[in-house]
Amino acid sequence: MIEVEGLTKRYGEKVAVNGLTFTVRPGVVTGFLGPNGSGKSTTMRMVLGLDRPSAGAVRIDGLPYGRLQDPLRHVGALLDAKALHGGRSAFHHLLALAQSNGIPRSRVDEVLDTVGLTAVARKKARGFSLGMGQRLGIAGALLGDPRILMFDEPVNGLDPEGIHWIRTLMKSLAAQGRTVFVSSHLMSEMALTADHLVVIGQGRLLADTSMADFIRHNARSYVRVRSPQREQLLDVLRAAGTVPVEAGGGVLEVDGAAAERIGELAARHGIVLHELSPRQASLEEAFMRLTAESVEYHARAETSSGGWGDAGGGRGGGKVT
Ligand SMILES: Nc1ncnc2c1ncn2[C@@H]1O[C@H](COP(=O)(O)OP(=O)(O)OP(=O)(O)O)[C@@H](O)[C@H]1O
Repeated sequence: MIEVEGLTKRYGEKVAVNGLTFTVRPGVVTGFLGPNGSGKSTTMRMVLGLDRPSAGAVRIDGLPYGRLQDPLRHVGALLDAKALHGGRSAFHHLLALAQSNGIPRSRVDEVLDTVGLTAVARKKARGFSLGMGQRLGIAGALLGDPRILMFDEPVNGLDPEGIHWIRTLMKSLAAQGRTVFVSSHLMSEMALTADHLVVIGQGRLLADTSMADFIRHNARSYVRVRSPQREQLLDVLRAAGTVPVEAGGGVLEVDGAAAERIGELAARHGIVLHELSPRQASLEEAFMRLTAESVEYHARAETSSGGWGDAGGGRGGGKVT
């Protein structure tokens, strides 16, 4: 479990992380989302003790990172796949990590096998493709067989096969009861991988909720309907208490009723339908809506009060959680 409490990081005037409090629990994949520059990497660096918080604290299984014995056995992380010694082979890179953390040499071969790099284990890392570098970074994270794993943008630049592999790996690590915390810009990918979401904007918590609740609260689901008897259909839908919206091209978008009910209403009134299709809200829409709202709100707050104020994060958090 990762517990983040009142975490704040200032770089001079810039507040990169602003009073974040959340818990990342074991057994599920938790996605960490936020627009560019919202403080995700800074937060992850503080979890790993690479940056010192200006205020607040992080505990990993109850302890600050600095008090963990053999930290790689507790938490493994991929923060920057390029952060390795290019002149070393994959094997020697991992061996050096293992030796400095009291991890047996046999584990190096195991993780190389897990990430599919056995055949190139003796090749120098500087010749690796982006995907091979990501796999090597993940091998390093898995080396100590830790209960907690953190990945910052693990699928960046990967091909579809690599993306699929990482998705499956994360799900299986969570299914083994581990804590998996992963940031990504790829919403469609996150929608397939994460069960829970922590969303931040401008360093503040905007949402800490299940994937399903996040989408339900922040995006619109509706039914697309087309009919040659449009006016008649509009009357029937309005009389039934639904809210049809004209979307152009003869299409109505109907909130407040399932496709089945709309179809039954149309049949009862002898109305012909040419289209009846439910549209599910996507994570991307929900994310854009939540983060756009927070930016808009912050812009207004700044104009009126000259500062960000406390209400920005609270408003977003209250909407969702
Ligand atoms: N060492 C630093 N010195 C000054 N400012 C910094 C430093 N590190 C980060 N920042 C600033 O803090 C903010 C948060 O950056 P961070 O990299 O954590 O965001 P992020 O959410 O990971 O962004 P991205 O999605 O683009 O990677 C940004 O405005 C960034 O410019």
